[in-house]
Amino acid sequence: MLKSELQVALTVVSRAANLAQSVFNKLVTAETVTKNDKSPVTVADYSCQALISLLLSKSFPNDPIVGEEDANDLKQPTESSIQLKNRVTQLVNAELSKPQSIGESDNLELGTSRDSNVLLDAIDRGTFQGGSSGRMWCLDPIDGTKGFLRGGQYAVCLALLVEGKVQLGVIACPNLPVNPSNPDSPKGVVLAAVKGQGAFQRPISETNGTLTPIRMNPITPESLSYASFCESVESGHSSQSDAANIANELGITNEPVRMDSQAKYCSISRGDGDIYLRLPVSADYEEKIWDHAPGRLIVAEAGGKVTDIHNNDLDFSLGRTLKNNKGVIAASADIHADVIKAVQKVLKV
Ligand SMILES: Nc1ncnc2c1ncn2[C@@H]1O[C@H](COP(=O)(O)O)[C@@H](OP(=O)(O)O)[C@H]1O
Ligand SMILES: [Mg+2]
Repeated sequence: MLKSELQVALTVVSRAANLAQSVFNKLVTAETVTKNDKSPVTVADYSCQALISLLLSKSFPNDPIVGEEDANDLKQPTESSIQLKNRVTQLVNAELSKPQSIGESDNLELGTSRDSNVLLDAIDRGTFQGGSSGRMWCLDPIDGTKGFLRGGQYAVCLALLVEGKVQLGVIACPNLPVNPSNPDSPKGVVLAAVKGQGAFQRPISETNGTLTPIRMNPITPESLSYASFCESVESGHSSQSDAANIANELGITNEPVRMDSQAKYCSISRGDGDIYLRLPVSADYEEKIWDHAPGRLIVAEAGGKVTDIHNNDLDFSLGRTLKNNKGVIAASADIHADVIKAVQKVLKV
């Protein structure tokens, strides 16, 4: 089930991750940053959304996309908007013209920068409003934009939703080591899960490599105090003080592991950590579905449970946001109830 969707999702996400890394290498670390360049993460964001949209439409022309970006900033009659559009067009064209198998390229070029409606349309395909009916893809081209800019964790995230439920999730993390217990191991993994069929990973570089099954750590309520948890680097995205109090309540003494993006879901899925806490900072913030859809499925398929702070399932069927949920609590299924108890005691909910 969903075999071709999985294959396509793995390919497009891996290619977008390579494109994002090359943008990082060219624009963030190199001297080529000029005052006319838009923020490198903006370039990477639009390029990855356009690339994924174009490649998805080749295989699944009728599926809508709920994507983080729209093309409005590229349609302005300003010099900087035109430069940005040209830059994104060049990058996507360069990626599309790379041969994928011997002698074969995608045959999908955008054309020249003067004729770039194809680019704008591809990006704007991500403006679908979501909902509870039919198939749709959910896309965060660069999740963890702050992490991207600081050379830390970021992720290219894609999920397939059917009738408002996540059926397939793929996340590429270019800066996550392939083997976390070996600091010298190469970086760059892609994780994937299909509902009912488990969670897997492989190095981004192994385009046709085997997917290795992953599982969460076998932690129990008795060993919970040895757990480690991860949270956002950005204290504006998740309350770090509440997390410290929850850890205290659970007897956890390990320092929190802070990282950007859905790399947190990926890390706990393969046992690098045990718990992911995302604790509301403001009462009115609605989490975006693209920040959670693939991560939630990968954790669930690796033996975990993901709910909000009220212990409700995340509801992806309500549009572009998780408007019925507050925060996210992800942990191994065996300890999730204990974690929720501590969360609710500390947050008084
Ligand atoms: N006030 C807030 N509370 C929670 N999440 C927020 C937020 N403001 C922005 N975000 C989201 O947090 C995401 C990053 O999450 P994290 O902190 O786990 O790295 C951002 O995704 P992008 O980086 O794709 O914009 C953004 O969607
Ligand atoms: Mg995001």
